[in-house]
Amino acid sequence: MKETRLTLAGAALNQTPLDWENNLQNIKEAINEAIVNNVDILLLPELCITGYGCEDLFLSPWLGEEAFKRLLQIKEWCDGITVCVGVHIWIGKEVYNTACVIRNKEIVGFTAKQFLAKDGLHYEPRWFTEWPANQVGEFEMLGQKYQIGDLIYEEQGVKYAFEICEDAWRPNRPAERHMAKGVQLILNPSASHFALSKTDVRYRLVVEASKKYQCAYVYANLLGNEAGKVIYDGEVLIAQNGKLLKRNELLSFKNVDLELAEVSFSENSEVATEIEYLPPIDENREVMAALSLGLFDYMRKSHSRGFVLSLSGGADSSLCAVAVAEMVRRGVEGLGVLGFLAKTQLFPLKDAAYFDTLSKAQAIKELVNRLLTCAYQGTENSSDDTFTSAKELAHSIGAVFYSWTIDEQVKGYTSIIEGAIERPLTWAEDDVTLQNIQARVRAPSIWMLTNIKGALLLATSNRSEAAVGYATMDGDTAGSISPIAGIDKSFIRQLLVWCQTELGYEGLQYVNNLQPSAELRPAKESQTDEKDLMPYDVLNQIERMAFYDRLAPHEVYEKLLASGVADAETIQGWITKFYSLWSRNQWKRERYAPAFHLDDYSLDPRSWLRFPILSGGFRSELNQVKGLDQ
Ligand SMILES: Nc1ncnc2c1ncn2[C@@H]1O[C@H](COP(=O)(O)OP(=O)(O)OC[C@H]2O[C@@H]([n+]3cccc(C(=O)O)c3)[C@H](O)[C@@H]2O)[C@@H](O)[C@H]1O
Ligand SMILES: Nc1ncnc2c1ncn2[C@@H]1O[C@H](COP(=O)(O)OP(=O)(O)OP(=O)(O)O)[C@@H](O)[C@H]1O
Ligand SMILES: NC(=O)CC[C@H](N)C(=O)O
Repeated sequence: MKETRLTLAGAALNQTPLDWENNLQNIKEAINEAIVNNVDILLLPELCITGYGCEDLFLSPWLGEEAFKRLLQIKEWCDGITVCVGVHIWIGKEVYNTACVIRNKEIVGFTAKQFLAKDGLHYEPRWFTEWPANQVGEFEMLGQKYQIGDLIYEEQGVKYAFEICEDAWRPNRPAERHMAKGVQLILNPSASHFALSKTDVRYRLVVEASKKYQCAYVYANLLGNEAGKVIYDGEVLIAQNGKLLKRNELLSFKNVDLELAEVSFSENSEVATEIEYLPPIDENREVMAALSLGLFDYMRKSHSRGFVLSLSGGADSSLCAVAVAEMVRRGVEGLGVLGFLAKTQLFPLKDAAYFDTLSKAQAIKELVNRLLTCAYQGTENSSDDTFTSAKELAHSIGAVFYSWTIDEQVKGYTSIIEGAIERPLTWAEDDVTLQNIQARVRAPSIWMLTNIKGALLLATSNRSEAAVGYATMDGDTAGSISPIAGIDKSFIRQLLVWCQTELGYEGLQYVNNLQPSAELRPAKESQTDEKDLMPYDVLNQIERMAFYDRLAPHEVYEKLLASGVADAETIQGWITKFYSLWSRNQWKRERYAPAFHLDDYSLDPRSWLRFPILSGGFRSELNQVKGLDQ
């Protein structure tokens, strides 16, 4: 075979389920950019016409019809170019997740996904049917017949085929078979959710495949917070024969992020002897990027006018505040001040002229001021330290800051109940009740501010407290979204130190010197989370072993004991506390505000981790653990 040179491109797209206008505009923009750059083949992400996150709507036939109509519209834009578009197809009662190849305004065929994603937060078998390897079929739509299945395509003599996202994650991936059929190029349209360090896994899947199968490989992921919880990093990779040719900047604020490379295909092309791998991933940097893009897209796609936050000056609420500030900083870096204003669609035209007179730093502070309102809601149990921490942080980032006390409201409710039950409430007898009323009384006023602003209320829950229900329902769990509920407390604490030292958020110096405390008991008791629960490091280890590694309680016990973290009795106490609180508080996890998926797992029962609300609470398993040192 003589040498053929093809210009290959992948485009990440920031799509939204059912937002046809946005989705088609992004697709059109990508196609036009590719045409201008003489691209031969353009790859677009999985299910990008409808959005990947349509959930049970994929079971509604009308959605398939609408998507197909849009596909026919897109076809007409593909003048002199080959474009691969992700779309679902109904054949009889079955629904297939496909990549459609359009070549110069003609549909050539549809490749259907062979391995559906069904682990973690993916539930594809609920909607789609797997396509069997090596089979090709035909279907009719709007009077036209089309080929569908395990197809091999050709462009200027170069054979190419697909792996659709999960297809590439399985040992018997389609590429294993394609190679023997002379395929020199694999295209992978993906909807691969963001998780810490996951880009490293994807990079290996793509670059190692390009070496092993001696082919070129193009990968294009979705971009942004598509449907509320899941964030896509918009990764585009182009590799050939074990060598990376292109990789874009992840988690950008763009609508369309297109990367291209000219790739040479010939019989004797060189294969890399060694793969150059990515350096270790900076998880702090990537989690802040994911959080800020997640917040930005949530805000604009829900048409909200910013965020409101009950800012205690503690770790969780401080991280939420910094995440909004980072959203503005990264957004302005990526889009420019005017681009940021335009994309939020929140500000009148005349504001653009005003922002034009400001320096970038001033503009960022002004934008934070308009988009973030914080309130410190003290009680007689609050400390000066947390007040200072909250105030200084809010001022340093430019947020609106209010402060008031809620003692009168707490006393009001307490006396109503004391009157009704005809006895005084005391800390000795009514500890949890007296704690919870303080947390609950903070909710109505912060919701009032949220309503006034037309904003979103940020709930500050983290994964560690969700594991053990260490939060008051309808109190500090109140909120529209829980941006940090996917990450654990130890990670959050070191992240805040990193945000201070690496991103320059000096206002965090106060919180970075505080011990996590609910400040709900009288100050003389020096309440801390870890005194109430257990060391956070231990809690995180138990949680991960129990629900990520899926070990039995006695295995968790044996591992902890072997680590030498404490004596047998203490570890038994921690394990008993963890599993009991875990079981008792499933109902709370069911009621958390929508949370972003950030770590490689989460406790969200509506996506990653299902658990019964009522259960035996591991009673006999814990008895077994208690008997283990006898
Ligand atoms: N299976 C089930 N399904 C549905 N509801 C169930 C239930 N089991 C109990 N309940 C209900 O749950 C109620 C108890 O839940 P809830 O009122 O939330 O309170 P609860 O979980 O009993 O206590 C809250 C805990 O969180 C801690 N906290 C609170 C606030 C802030 C912070 C902080 O770190 O800043 C910590 C506090 O120290 C305390 O340990 C019960 O009265 C019952 O009605
Ligand atoms: N004095 C306060 N003013 C305003 N909000 C408060 C106050 N105390 C608690 N809250 C709200 O309740 C939430 C839960 O408190 P929690 O102690 O779990 O988190 P934190 O204070 O942010 O962090 P830490 O646990 O590290 O102290 C806070 O994040 C905040 O939203
Ligand atoms: N859409 C998919 O097939 C996603 C599954 C794949 N394992 C991923 O997370 O990237």
